Amino acid sequence: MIIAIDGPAASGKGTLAKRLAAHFGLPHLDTGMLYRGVARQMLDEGARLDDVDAAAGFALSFEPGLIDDERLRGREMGEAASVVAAHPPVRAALLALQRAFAEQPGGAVLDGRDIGTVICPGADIKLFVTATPEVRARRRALELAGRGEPVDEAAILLDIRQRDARDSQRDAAPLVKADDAVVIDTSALDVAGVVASALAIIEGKRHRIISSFQ
Ligand SMILES: Nc1ncnc2c1ncn2[C@@H]1O[C@H](COP(=O)(O)OP(=O)(O)O)[C@@H](O)[C@H]1O
Ligand SMILES: Nc1ccn([C@@H]2O[C@H](COP(=O)(O)OP(=O)(O)O)[C@@H](O)[C@H]2O)c(=O)n1
Repeated sequence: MIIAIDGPAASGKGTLAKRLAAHFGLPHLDTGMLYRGVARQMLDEGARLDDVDAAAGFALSFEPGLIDDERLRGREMGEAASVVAAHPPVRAALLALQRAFAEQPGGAVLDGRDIGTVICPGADIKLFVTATPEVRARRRALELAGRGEPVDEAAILLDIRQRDARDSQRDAAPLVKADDAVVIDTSALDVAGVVASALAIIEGKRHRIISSFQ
């Protein structure tokens, strides 16, 4: 079973993806870490984030082991990732790796922005996880504070709004709900509530598939 989870920054898609992966015993890929990893290499090498050729070069030689780096989760890297992710050659270079992960025997859970639309258009389950910008900014502020990063919630809200706009308005694989994705608005749900909603959606879909064969 392939589960595709998309949504805007700090909506809770990664948390849900991890829980569903544990529940179903599936491997999980947080695809945002790929773009964060490319952005980090660019910054480390002193490359400009708008240098498309340099970004494509780093994406083409991307080592999956690079994503196991806690420093990628910082606020600055999320912003930088959103800039490099808008370059079509970067997305093209990272496509095969993501598809191969999704298509391993037994399936996988992937979360990002374009999983249901571009990476796994045939996914068995597609969820679009969202929440209001204010709720997302609060959650990200708590997360960053927990990691010891300085927190300015108003600045985080501004980042989130700018990143929503950049990710939704770009030409290459914009953040958009797939036609056949089910929306989960997590604004008023705790993590357990989000997981329960997702499991109900998945069971409902499986039930419909089984019924259609009877
Ligand atoms: N339903 C929820 N209620 C409260 N906090 C949540 C919820 N879902 C996720 N979080 C917290 O919000 C932050 C962002 O969640 P995360 O799953 O990393 O979002 P995303 O992957 O969409 O960026 C994390 O600190 C996470 O623990
Ligand atoms: N499948 C994906 C995943 C992330 N991204 C980009 O990478 C950035 C960082 O993604 P992320 O998922 O790590 O960010 P958060 O939602 O965790 O804040 C996003 O703002 C997108 O621009 C993407 O374009 N496509």
